Amino acid sequence: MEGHDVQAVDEFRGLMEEMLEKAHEVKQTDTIDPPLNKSDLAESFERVLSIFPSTVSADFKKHVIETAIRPIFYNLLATTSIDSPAFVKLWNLFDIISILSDDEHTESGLLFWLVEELLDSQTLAGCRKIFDYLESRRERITAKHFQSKNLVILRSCNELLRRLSRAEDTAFCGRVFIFLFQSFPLGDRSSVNLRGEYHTENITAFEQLPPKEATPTAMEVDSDANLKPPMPEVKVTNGTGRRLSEEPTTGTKGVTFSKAEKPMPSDELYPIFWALQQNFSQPKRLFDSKHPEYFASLKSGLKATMAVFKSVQAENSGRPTKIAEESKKGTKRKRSQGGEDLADAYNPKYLTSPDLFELEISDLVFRRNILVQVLIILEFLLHLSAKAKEKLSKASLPDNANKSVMYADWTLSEEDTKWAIETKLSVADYLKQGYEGPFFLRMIETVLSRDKNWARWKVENCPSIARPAIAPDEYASAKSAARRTTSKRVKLNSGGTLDLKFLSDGDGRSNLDRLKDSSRYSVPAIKIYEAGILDDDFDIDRAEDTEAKQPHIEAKASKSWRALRIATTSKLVAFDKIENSEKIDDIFKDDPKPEEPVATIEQEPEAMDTDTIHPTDRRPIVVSGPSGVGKGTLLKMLMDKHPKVFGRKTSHTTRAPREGEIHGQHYYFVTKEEYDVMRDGDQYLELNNFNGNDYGTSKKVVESIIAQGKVPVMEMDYHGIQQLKDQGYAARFIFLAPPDIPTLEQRLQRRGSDEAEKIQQRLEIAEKEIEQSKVGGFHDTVIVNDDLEVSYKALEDYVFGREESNEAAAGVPVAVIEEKVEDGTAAVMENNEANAALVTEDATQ
Ligand SMILES: Nc1ncnc2c1ncn2[C@@H]1O[C@H](COP(=O)(O)OP(=O)(O)OP(=O)(O)O)[C@@H](O)[C@H]1O
Repeated sequence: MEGHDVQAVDEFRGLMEEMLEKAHEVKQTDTIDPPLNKSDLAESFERVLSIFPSTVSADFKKHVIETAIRPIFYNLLATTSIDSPAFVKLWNLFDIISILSDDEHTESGLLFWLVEELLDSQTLAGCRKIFDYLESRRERITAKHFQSKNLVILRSCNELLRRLSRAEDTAFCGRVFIFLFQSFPLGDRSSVNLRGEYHTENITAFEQLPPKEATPTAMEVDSDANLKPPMPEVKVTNGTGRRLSEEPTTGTKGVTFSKAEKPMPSDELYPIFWALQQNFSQPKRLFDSKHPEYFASLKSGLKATMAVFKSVQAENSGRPTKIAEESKKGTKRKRSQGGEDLADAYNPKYLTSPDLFELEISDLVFRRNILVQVLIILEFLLHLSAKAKEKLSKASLPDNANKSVMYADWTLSEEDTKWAIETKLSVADYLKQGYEGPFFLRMIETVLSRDKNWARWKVENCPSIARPAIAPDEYASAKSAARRTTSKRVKLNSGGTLDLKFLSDGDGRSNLDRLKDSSRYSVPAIKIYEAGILDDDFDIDRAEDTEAKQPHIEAKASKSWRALRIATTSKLVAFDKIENSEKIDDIFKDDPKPEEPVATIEQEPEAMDTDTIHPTDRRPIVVSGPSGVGKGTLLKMLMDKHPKVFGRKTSHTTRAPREGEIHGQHYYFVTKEEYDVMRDGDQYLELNNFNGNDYGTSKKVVESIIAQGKVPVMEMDYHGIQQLKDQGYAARFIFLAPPDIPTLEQRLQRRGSDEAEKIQQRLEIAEKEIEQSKVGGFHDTVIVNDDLEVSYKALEDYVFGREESNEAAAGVPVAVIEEKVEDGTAAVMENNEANAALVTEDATQ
């Protein structure tokens, strides 16, 4: 048997090598996509069975296959870097294993065991690539035999999460979580803390401050110190168990206070404030009847904290400063004694140095973080109030209800319930203030209310949330009921036929004409929402009760949302000024440019300096066209003539700079890692990969051009445009077409930047792009770049919105424009005409 064992392993290994060779021929790229399919290697997969006689057991077969595959995997890992194109062989190997496992020829977990080892062997940059693979194949690799794979998936993802810094690799962490959420069923219990255990090991250590000597001068300087309220007695320990001062210290250092409140100096608040964290991480101790001082310290600590927070808010109600809440450490792996994995959870750590304390509490983001913790603990306490308990006891809970999260022994007293409600209201009120406060509060409230549902689900012992499939007769009856409802609405003529009169109703225009009405597809002017919002405000004020107000509030919210969306393309600067979602007036104000008054083309051109002319349509200009058609040349002319009006975007790339290329001018040259971090952070408007190099248009780059009051101008290919269109990005799309392919070839030859072979490749792509440009509606306009001056004029006229007025003024019919094309001069054409012209040209080639 052993002899046969070895022989089968060798035979299978030979087959695998062959399959990998074939896979290389089938998939000619070195990228993760496209995946290999079973049909690509159908013949080889059939041979798998012939290696094993029918007498061998399934386990033996799986064992042999795994033994054959592992050395191939290790060999690839040892000899190929993940960054090298040859690494595609490993992706192919994974694809093959996944097919084998679906067909039950191998252990179903094998692929993920190998993925786990691969993740362990790579740096984070490599792990990102592996994740690219996992994301691209997620559906396929998790579709079958999920039960035998889920643990290893969970383990490898958790292991990876442990290696990632939540602060620096936030987006990558997000990708890992999303992968888990998408792979595991919604009701999966694997990550549920069913026993309701608290993470008591997460201790926030802080320093014991030496009591400060109060000098007479200091007392004079800080008159507020005399006003401070008597300190509650606080007995708290830091992480090391050291006892902190019970006496309030006097100090001259303090955050700036408003006169209305009497907040504590920061030195005094420091120990009280950080001691609150113990209550947050160990809420059980709040119900310790032997230590009532714990609850008292929570109350007094929150009171003192809120007083200081309020005074800081009054001083500093601007935008949040920087996020200072998260340290980069704290991912160390610990195991609790019982071997539970609870301690493996990531513990975000606050920086608790006294030197940072004032800075921290003057940071809105920090204050909000703390208050979210406060809200969580208050919600927890309130769910133990007598009223909440009564409600729960009336609810129909299953017999196997999870008692450990019901905390039957604890009930919040009436007095404490009242305190918790009041404090919650005061915290909510506080959160509502400041930068985007109402939005922030709403978000937190939404999360907390979801959390209540989650807690309830745990109380019910996590019942399955999968709903049974709808039975065929139920479906059929619902369908027929739906039909009945629909038919009720349709007006029938006396003869029983459908009344089609509505098709001829209207203003006499043909229906096709009405569909072409520009209002159906063009973005409305932002100003039209201003009056509507004013009307809604008026109606909201006039409405007598909340019910009457509601429709107007909704109407206003809808208009505000639309107006804000339009404003994102042209008035981004005004967003900074909006403090309150109810008041978005700033986006309706005209762009203030006192030093450089904006003129529009409607004014007499001669009377103006050309640089002060701004197009009325401020949407970004996206120019595409075959390589060598003259995009660069024409855009340079446009930029040279109107440097203050247009801003040309610079792309990011992982390509190495060529001679003479300047960082920031020709491209932003970034490393693959930097590029990936931006990509994970959704910072690209569009991205692409050519010849193994990544390219992307940074959203920030485009936004900063808009923020300077300029119209962004971007060169992009078909894929980039498609991505913009998929996002509904508002831009003007111009296609530059060559007069014909031979002319394009001449230009490429004359430019002299490419070898003959490259030029041929470019021409092949050009033909496809020209073909693509004929898709109606894809480009807003097509300019045939024949005579450079004429083309430039056509481009300028289009971007400044002059072409319609000029044509209208000259009364130039479409036919004449087409004639111009035949003349060999340039023309601007709306889509359909352009297509017609290009088709004619193609036909003559
Ligand atoms: N209308 C024109 N008539 C004659 N030559 C032109 C015209 N427009 C551009 N050219 C020339 O064609 C060549 C290619 O132009 P350019 O480099 O601007 O093309 P491009 O579309 O930007 O190409 P790529 O996408 O490869 O960067 C240049 O040498 C340029 O001087």
